Amino acid sequence: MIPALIILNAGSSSLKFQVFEIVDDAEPRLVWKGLYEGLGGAAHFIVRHAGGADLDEMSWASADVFGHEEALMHLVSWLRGHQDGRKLAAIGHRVVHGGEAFPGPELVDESVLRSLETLVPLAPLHQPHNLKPIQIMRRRLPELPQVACFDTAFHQSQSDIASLFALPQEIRERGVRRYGFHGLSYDYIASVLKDYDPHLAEGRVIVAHLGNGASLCALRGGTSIATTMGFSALDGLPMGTRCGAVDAGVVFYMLREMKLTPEAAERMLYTKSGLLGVSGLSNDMRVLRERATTNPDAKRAIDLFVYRITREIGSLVAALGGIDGLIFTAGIGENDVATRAEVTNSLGWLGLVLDEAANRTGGPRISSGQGPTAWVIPTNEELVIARQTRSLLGATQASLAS
Ligand SMILES: Nc1ncnc2c1ncn2[C@@H]1O[C@H](COP(=O)(O)OP(=O)(O)O)[C@@H](O)[C@H]1O
Ligand SMILES: CC(=O)OP(=O)(O)O
Ligand SMILES: [Mg+2]
Repeated sequence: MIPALIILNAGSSSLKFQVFEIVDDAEPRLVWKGLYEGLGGAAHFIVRHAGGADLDEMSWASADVFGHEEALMHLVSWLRGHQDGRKLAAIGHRVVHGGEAFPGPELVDESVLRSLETLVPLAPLHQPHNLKPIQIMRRRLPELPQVACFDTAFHQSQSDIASLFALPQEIRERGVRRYGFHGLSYDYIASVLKDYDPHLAEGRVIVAHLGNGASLCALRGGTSIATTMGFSALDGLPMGTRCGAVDAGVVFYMLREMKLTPEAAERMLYTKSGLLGVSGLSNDMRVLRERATTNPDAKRAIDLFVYRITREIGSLVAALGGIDGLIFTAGIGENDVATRAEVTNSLGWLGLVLDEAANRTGGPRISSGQGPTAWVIPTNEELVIARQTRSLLGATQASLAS
């Protein structure tokens, strides 16, 4: 039997999954990828072959009460029906926050789970949803190993100074510091830089993970030395619905003068701000680009997004002492030609020169000239989770299959 891993990336109403085969020491091999969406309402399941061809699809009426638990049980039984000589060996989960206790992937037991639950307030948009499938599977299939892989872990390499807030000791001692996120994505990008340009793997690189959540990471020799996200996934760049960095005084103003409850203020900063808040229209860059010529607020939201990215890149260039490469990745970075052009063109002072034709066709290299290079590299967080899960459980087929 070939050991197989399910990799889960759970959101509030969706469950993205990929299934990998583990054969000897080779890179985990993607077999299927799929998605449950509309969980808790009218749910929909779709699964595709690794090559992209549709394999299966199913829908449920809202009266069916099909939530995360039903989706997980459906997935396990769907896999049993499509075994083809494979045996489910473990589940690897994306868990956004690992805090100070988890500097690397962790086999989940009851005490690990309890510790991860204490981090829910630090990532309220992600952590509870990431943990839910772990809790369900521990109840339903307690023998199945489950591994938590963290967005924060990749940034453990940062110096004490880079992760410090200028706050008194009593608050720092509670673990209030910069952690950084999107580490699974940055780990993947760092692992493939050498395939694009060996010089990048050794050099000073800034990765722009621009998706619904967005951050930047400064890599030196493939290691994280600074990033724009901090204690929570709210810091740094404006995002789809999150504000990014705001003066902490704004929060006191919201609480004291606007009389918002902490919960209402949190909801406003996490779910009503960013591209959505500034445009008053959408969190989706596709919609904003379509409307930008006729709707000034859509244009303003995009202009602010690009402005903040270029300013923060300046800050990371200072942290790195220069730049050899700029990488665009995630939903906006991989697909939005205009954002890549606007950011790269505003960095001409660094010697970056946009190759417009290459940018239109997705590169991978989208710069010309002798200076720093710019690239589009699709990210693959699930592959990193599969790699980490496999290496934690033991690289051999025998130990995974046991
Ligand atoms: N073709 C596209 N053109 C421009 N923006 C896109 C395109 N496709 C996706 N996006 C942007 O990417 C976002 C989703 O990015 P993604 O990395 O998938 O986010 P997440 O993993 O956080 O859900 C969308 O909200 C949208 O703003
Ligand atoms: C950490 C984070 O912001 O994740 P996402 O981009 O998936 O929302
Ligand atoms: Mg994402």
